[in-house]
Amino acid sequence: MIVAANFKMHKTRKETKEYLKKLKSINFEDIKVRVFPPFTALFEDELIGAQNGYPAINGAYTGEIGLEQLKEFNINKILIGHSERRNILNESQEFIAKKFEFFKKENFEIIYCIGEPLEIRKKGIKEVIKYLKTQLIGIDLNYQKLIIAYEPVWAIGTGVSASIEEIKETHYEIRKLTNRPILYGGSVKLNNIEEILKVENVDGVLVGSASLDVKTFKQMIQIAKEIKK
Ligand SMILES: O=C(CO)COP(=O)(O)O
Repeated sequence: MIVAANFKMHKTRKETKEYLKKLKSINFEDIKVRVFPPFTALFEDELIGAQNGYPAINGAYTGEIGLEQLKEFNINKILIGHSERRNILNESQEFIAKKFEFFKKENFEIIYCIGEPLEIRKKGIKEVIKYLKTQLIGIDLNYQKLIIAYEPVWAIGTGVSASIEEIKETHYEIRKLTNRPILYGGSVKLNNIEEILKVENVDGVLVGSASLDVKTFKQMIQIAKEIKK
């Protein structure tokens, strides 16, 4: 089981260090915990991964960071394809697949995000899967360090997570495509994490806003520990 925190554009370096210190006061047992802070808060730690990276070692890519910068902190985990990068930063599937290929070659653990907008969800599961498949073009679904994160766009940051039935049917369909772990993300909170983690084919969660409070995130890990899968 995997419990991952995506800080997005929250927290400073100092705050992230304090967070990690507090987080590590509990025993994770067999839960894989991951923390994705902003670039400026990266440092060497087995829990820490990058929210993004440019698919090059270094070069003339203003505003980006590449492999050289990530390696300085021994970062070997990365988020790719998050809907905020697809939609706000206009990342194309072609570019996302290029990033995937680059970081796969570098043997990174890749949390690869997919998720449909509300108008697609309204059309039903068949259309959802058709849409999700377009977000998997160019992605090696057998990559041994791949973790899929299913994050419906309409559930991210809205406080309204997908229903248990929606999570169940979608993860079931994604499972037909890959045997890699599948996380759910989108308004995962203390009051719904337990029922979400108990859903078949849910191998963990990717938590945004609720992960910002370390006490809450630690409680989420405790809940995950108690669920034997
Ligand atoms: O986008 C997310 C994690 O990557 C989910 O964010 P929220 O948990 O804030 O909805």
